[in-house]
Amino acid sequence: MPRKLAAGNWKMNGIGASLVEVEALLAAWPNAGCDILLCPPATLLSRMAERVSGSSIAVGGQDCHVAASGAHTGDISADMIAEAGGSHVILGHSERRADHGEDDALVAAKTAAAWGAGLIAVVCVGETLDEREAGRTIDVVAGQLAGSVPDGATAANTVIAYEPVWAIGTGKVPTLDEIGAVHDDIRARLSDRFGAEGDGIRILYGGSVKPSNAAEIFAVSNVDGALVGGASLKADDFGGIISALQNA
Ligand SMILES: O=C(CO)COP(=O)(O)O
Repeated sequence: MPRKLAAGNWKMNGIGASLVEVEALLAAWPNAGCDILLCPPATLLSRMAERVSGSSIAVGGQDCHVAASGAHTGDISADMIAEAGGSHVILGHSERRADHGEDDALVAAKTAAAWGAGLIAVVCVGETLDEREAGRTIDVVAGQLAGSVPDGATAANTVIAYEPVWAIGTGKVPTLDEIGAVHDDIRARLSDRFGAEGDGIRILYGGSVKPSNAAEIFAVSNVDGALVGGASLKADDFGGIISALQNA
């Protein structure tokens, strides 16, 4: 059974003053019974990494370029995230896929770049509302999984996040059966492709996770934690989710 992971994606939120939330998390969870990851905007990465240094809270980026360096205005590389103190990077988030036209092949290349820099890739997959209503959820997610995760994924270098696009920031959440069906399918495909390593790759659920719904979501089979957006910005809310996870 892999150790559970509570991951926070701050998206384009947070300034220096927001680090007070990290202080509060450190104070509340010096020894949480699950892994904790915070992915702030790049501007906060090194400052946050300094704050959590020596604690059990890990820090990660929200995206990386495929190249290690070069003429790519506005981008940052996996090596830069690692040098700033990050250990993880979120890749293929639906907001990157939608806003920046990222496709599976690019996400796979970024995943390989992340591994090359020694980072753990948190690879996101998830269907749109149209795709769900057309009964295509499993096909879409399976296609993204196959295309976005290169050969060589292990329990140590990869985390999968299932995030239905229509559940992100909307307060809407799939039923527990719907979450379970997708997570079970992802697990089967990971195990098929990567053997024992695939059994251990953590599969997070993301999309409107809150303290009030976290416990029931964490009880679903093959849910190994959460990738949390809005509710990760406040230590109290994120703490409620951490608490539910370590009791799961
Ligand atoms: O996109 C998400 C995390 O990556 C989920 O966002 P919310 O938790 O705000 O719905």
